[in-house]
Order: sequence, then structure tokens, then C-alpha cells
Amino acid sequence: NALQHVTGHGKGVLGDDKNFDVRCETSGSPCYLDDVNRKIQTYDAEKQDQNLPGKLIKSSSTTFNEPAGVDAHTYAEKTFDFYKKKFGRNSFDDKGGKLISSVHVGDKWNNAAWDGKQMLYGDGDGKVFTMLSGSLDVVAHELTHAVTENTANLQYWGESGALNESISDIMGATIDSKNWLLGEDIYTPDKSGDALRSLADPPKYKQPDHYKDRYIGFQDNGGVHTNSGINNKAAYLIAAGGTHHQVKVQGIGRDKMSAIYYRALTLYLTPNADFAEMRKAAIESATDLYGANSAEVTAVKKAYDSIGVN
Ligand SMILES: O=C(NO)[C@]12CC[C@H](CC1)C2
Ligand SMILES: [Ca+2]
Ligand SMILES: [Zn+2]
Repeated sequence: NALQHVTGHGKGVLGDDKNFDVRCETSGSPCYLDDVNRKIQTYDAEKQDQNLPGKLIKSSSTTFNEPAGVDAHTYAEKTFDFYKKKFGRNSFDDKGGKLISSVHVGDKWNNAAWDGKQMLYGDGDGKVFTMLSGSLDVVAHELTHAVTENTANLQYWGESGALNESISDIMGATIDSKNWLLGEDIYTPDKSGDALRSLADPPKYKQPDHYKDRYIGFQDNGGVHTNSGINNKAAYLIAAGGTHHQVKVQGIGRDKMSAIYYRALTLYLTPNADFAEMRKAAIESATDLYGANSAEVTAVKKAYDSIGVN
């Protein structure tokens, strides 16, 4: 009925006004964070992490006083629209799968995750993180884990795990294209100007930016959140250009860079892909899209040379 596609209003985690799609009962009230068009629903887990997804977030009017839910819902819509418009992908599974998010998961949980079926967002402890759905790049990062799982299914340890993480950071930084930082909107709410990760300068936040400096060990699934910096640097250089370890890269822009990685993810990468295979998949994808002797292919080759993946 007509009240399936209503525009809702509310403030996000950072106090900014947002509009988003909601569903209201035929009487006009209550309304729910339920986007019937995109099949995106946002729930309140009420600080527990067992009986998920929790309660569908509702309001007596089209105005929602639930910042964490407003951002989780709005940023899921933005991510959905990016994948649909740019790559023709119909949701994370390319089959119009329903996208469920739960906010207020756990007690001051400093994390967010895709659990294989839905999105989970912690509230943060207010020191390390504020509510984690408040950052578009983080929401896009997590939803890209769902896309990866339904495509290359890069295994979440060692080099394939670092690539899994890197692809999520790359799409996060493409969808939240205001900078090359990850998590800056929600990280350390009392301190401005810092971030969780930087694709432009991974070492700024203790990530390597060359293959010779990769972490080899067992922490964090073999350093998936550390070694992602190496591939992140390559992606940054492909988009923005620059000179790294005496190798000069002519940038081709964020748009073409992300098209190369999406094609690599969906057509060439396999579950146990390592960095050498990532280089080959990116070259193959750039060749398909722009031609064998294109500036785009050259940028990819130079970028991987510059991070020591030859
Ligand atoms: O990189 C991540 N997950 O793989 C993070 C860690 C903190 C932000 C929320 C989830 C990014
Ligand atoms: Ca960002
Ligand atoms: Zn991740």
C-alpha cells in the first residue's frame, strides 16, 4: 500500500539530519526502519548478542530518534545504491537478498561485523569508538565483507584474509570518498584528526606499505588487519598516483580503480588468493576494462611493483 515507501527523518550518530526510506502502518503510525524497495531492515539488539536481530526499530511518526539505527539504515541504503548503480549488483548476494542490520549489539562493543547473515554494530565504549554505524566507510567496509563472501570468498587468514580486509577498505574509501581514511568519523570521539587506518599512508596507523614489511605470525588471523595496508597502498597509488619506493605511478582516479577491484573480486580472485594472484587479477581486470597497453594497466603494474609484489 501507499505507506510502504515513506520518507523518514532523523539525526545520525554525529547529530546530522538524514532522510531514508521507511514503512508505516496503513493508519500512518507506527513507522519502521524498513526499506521495502531495497529490502533493508534495521533492528535494535538492545545490548545483547544472542537473540538477534532484536526488535525492528519503530517510531510513532516518520521521525526517528535513534541515531545508531538512522545511520545503519541510511548508510546501508547508500552502499546498496553504490553497488547497484555502479556495478549493477542487486544487494550483497546479487539476488536481492534482504539486508538486516542490528545496532546496540553487546555491551559497549568496540566493533562491527558481518556475521554471515546480517550486520552487527556495537555502541563502542565512547573512548575508542562511538556508535560504529556512524561511519559510512565502516558500513560499506562491513557490507563489502558480505559481497566478498558471495563472490571470491577470500578466506579470512594470511594473505587471502589481508586481501579480504583490503577490498573492504578499498570499497569503504570509494563509497565514503571524502578522504582516504577509514573510521575517522567514529574513532576516538574525544580526539579529532585521527583514524583507524589510512589507505594513502598505512604506516601512519602502524600498517606496512611494502611486501617486505609484511607481518608473519598468528595474531589477528595472520595479520589480516595489518597486511591489508600493503594492498591498500597499491589501490591508493592506482587511484591517486605518486612515487613509492622510487617507483612512479600515474593515477587513474577512484572510479576506475574501484571498477578494477570489483571485477577482480567477482571474476578472478579465488578463496586462497595471495598477493601475487591479486596483482595478476588486477592486471587482467584492467586489461579487460581498458585495454592491454592502457595507462590503467600500466598504473596497476607500477603500483604493485612499488609495494614489492612483482
Ligand atoms: O576492520 C574491521 N573489521 O574487519 C573494523 C574494525 C573496527 C571497524 C569496525 C570493523 C573496522
Ligand atoms: Ca573515511
Ligand atoms: Zn573488515
